[in-house]
Amino acid sequence: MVKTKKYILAKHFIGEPKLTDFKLVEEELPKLEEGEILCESLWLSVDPYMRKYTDFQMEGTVMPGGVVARIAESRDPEFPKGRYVAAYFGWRTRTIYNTREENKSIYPKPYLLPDFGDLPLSLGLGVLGMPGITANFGFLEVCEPQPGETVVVNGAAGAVGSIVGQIAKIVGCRVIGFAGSDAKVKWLKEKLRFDAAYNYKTTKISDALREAAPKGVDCFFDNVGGAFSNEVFRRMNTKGRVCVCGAIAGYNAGFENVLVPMVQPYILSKELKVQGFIVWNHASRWLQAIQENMRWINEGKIVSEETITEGFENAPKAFIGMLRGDNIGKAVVQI
Ligand SMILES: NC(=O)C1=CN([C@@H]2O[C@H](COP(=O)(O)OP(=O)(O)OC[C@H]3O[C@@H](n4cnc5c(N)ncnc54)[C@H](OP(=O)(O)O)[C@@H]3O)[C@@H](O)[C@H]2O)C=CC1
Ligand SMILES: C/C=C/C(C)=O
Repeated sequence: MVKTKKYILAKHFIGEPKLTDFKLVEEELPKLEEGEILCESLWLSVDPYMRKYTDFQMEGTVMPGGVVARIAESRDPEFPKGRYVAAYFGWRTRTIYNTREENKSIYPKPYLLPDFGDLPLSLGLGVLGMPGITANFGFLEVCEPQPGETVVVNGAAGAVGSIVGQIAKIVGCRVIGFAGSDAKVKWLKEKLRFDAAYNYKTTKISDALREAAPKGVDCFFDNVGGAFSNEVFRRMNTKGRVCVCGAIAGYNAGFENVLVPMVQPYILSKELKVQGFIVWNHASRWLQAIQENMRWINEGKIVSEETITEGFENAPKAFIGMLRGDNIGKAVVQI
C-alpha cells in the first residue's frame, strides 16, 4: 500500500502564519486505475499567494501549492513512468492524478516538464515555472518596456522580481530594485547587474527615487502595494505603465489595515496605464515563456538563485520564512 504525507490547513492564518496552523497527516493511496499516474513530489514551491488563497479554503483541506514530481507509476502512455511533471497537487509527497479528468481549478493542468538540459528540475517552480512566467509576460506585455526607459521593481530579490529586473536589463532598460536587506541589495547590484538597488527598510523610497530616477519612472512592476507603491506612483512619468502583480504588504497585515494616500490623481494627471496580471489566466502560453527564460539562462543573461529548505516536514517553516523575507531568489522545499 502506498502512503502519502500531506500538510493541511489546520487553522486559518491570523496575521503571520504560525507552525500550529498546519497539520501533517498521512493517508493511504488506492491502486492506480486506467488513465491514472502516481506522482512522487521532489520539489515543493512556497509562494505568497498561498497566504491569501487559504483565507478562502476550508480548514482541514490540503495546503495549495505547486510541485515538481516524478511519475513513479503510469497507466497513461502519454505520461510515461520516469518523466517529470509540474502540477498544482498541493503540499503532498505523493499524488494520484487522473490525466483524463477535466480541469476545473484555477491552476493549470499538470504538464510534462520540457527538457531542461543540465538545469535543475527545481527551476520548474521558479524561473522556468510560474514565477518566471509571471515575470516574463507580466513585465513585457503589461509594462511594454522600451530601451532606455527607467524601470522600478520591488520585491526585487525574490522569485518574480529578480527575473523582472534581469529581463528589463535584457531589453535595454535602467533598473532600480528595492529589497529588504543589505545582502539582497548587494546581490542585486553585483550579481544581477541592477543599475541601482536600495534596502526599503533603511532608505526612504522618495529619497532613493530622487537619486536613482531623477527623470522619473517609466515602468513600475509592483509586487508589494501599499505605501511603497504610493511613492512610486508619485514619481511616474506621463504615459508610464504599471503592472500590479502582487500586494504582499497586505497579505499578513490584511488589506483593510493598509491605509495609504490616494494614487488616482497621479494616474489621472500622468495618463498612466495600470493593469493587473494573473498568471493562471495565461496557462495556454506557459511553455512559450519557459522556453524564452531557458534560452536567456543558457545565454548567461539570466542568473537564477534559489533558497532551498530541506525536508517536507519543514515546508511550514519555509513558507513563513519566505513571507518574512528569508529567501533570495525562489523559495523551494526539497522533499
Ligand atoms: N499576479 C500573479 O500572477 C503573481 C503574483 N505574484 C506576486 O508577486 C509577488 C512576489 O512573489 P514571489 O516572487 O513569488 O515572492 P518572493 O520570492 O519575492 O518572496 C516574497 C518576498 O516579499 C518580500 N516582502 C514580504 N513582506 C513584505 C512587505 N511588507 N513589503 C515589501 N516586501 C515584502 C520579502 O522580501 P524582502 O526581504 O525584500 O522584504 C519576501 O522575500 C507577491 O506579491 C506575489 O503575490 C507572484 C506570482 C504570480
Ligand atoms: C497567481 C498568483 C497571484 C498572486 C497575487 O500571488
